[in-house]
Amino acid sequence: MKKRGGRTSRIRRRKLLRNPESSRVNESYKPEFIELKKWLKDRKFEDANLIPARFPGTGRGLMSKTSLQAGQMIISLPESCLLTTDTVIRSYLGAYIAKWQPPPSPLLALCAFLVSEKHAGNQSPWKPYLEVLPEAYTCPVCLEPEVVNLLPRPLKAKAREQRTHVREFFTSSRGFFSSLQPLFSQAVESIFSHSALLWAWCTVNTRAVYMKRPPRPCLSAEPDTYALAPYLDLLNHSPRVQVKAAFNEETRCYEIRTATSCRKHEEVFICYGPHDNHRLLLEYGFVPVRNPHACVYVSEDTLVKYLPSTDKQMNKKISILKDHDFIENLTFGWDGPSWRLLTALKLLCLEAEELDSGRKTTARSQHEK
Ligand SMILES: C[S@@+](CC[C@H](N)C(=O)[O-])C[C@H]1O[C@@H](n2cnc3c(N)ncnc32)[C@H](O)[C@@H]1O
Repeated sequence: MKKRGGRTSRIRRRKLLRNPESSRVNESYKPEFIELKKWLKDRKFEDANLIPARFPGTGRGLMSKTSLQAGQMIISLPESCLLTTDTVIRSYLGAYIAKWQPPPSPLLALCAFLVSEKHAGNQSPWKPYLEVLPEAYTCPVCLEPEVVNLLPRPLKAKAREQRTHVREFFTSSRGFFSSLQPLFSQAVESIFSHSALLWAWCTVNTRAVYMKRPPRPCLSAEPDTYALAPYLDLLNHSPRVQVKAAFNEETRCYEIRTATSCRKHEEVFICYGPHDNHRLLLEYGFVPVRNPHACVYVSEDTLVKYLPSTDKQMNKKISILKDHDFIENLTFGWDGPSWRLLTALKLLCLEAEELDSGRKTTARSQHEK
């Protein structure tokens, strides 16, 4: 094995610390990004501010070409580049969606389109976008059960719920997939497999931006809020930046303005929301360093374990908390226990005679919240 820590590697490490720019790798020369840029240019998008790059810690993302000032537009992606349910309904899938009863959900329409276009390979007009999408995801729903088993208990429970949810999504969508058979020479079961749907579900879940579409009779009444935004979806999350992001009805572009300045050749971040680490791992498959919203979840077992075992009212107190939806999402953040955790603890510590009025307090606090 090669000896590490010699003089040369020390000098290299020191240089890297002094000049973190050298640790970012420009990826714009890669064939997949050259193709994507051409594809975007054909749809009237040319980028002046950003370059695809790989960063230590956050992986693939976008780097600023020039310094960006607070309030500046960082990206403005025309509607023609967006993949929404409009795209799907206008496509060859539209007639099948219109025929299917009960109407498929917006999410199912998008997932079916992604799977079908990926299957089309070179024939797909979305190929340059599909080529830069991850092949696999790191959300707990994609992890082996033995790995999920190693997660903290409340997260483990949510990860299992998520797995069941996607399994049910797959099972309940099979009829719709069968109806698409006339479009394919291969058996639809081998195209719209569980793993293909899981990939599409994770693609939408981890990458789509929020864009509300009006309800349409050919789709179910579930909110239609997803838009896949090629290139823009290379922006990673930082809890420390602020951005304004929305579809602009006048310019017909999805626009992101930064409220946080960014130096030239730094990674440009957006904020996916004030999410704690559980939520980021569950929904996006990663945990950021130094998250100000990070917190520790306190489970029912932990609560009971550290309270007096002689309390005869414990079961009653727990059922009051359950009735008022106060047994989950009890957390400790950087600033100490959350309001929910304090309220639950107050109730659990009540003396028997105080319990009745405590029940009223919980109901009142919940009402006031
Ligand atoms: C919208 S995509 C961003 C681009 C993505 N990094 C890529 O290479 O395609 C969201 C995904 O990026 C990754 N990601 C976003 N922010 C991150 C961060 N701060 N640290 C590590 N991974 C991050 C996660 O895998 C997440 O699911």
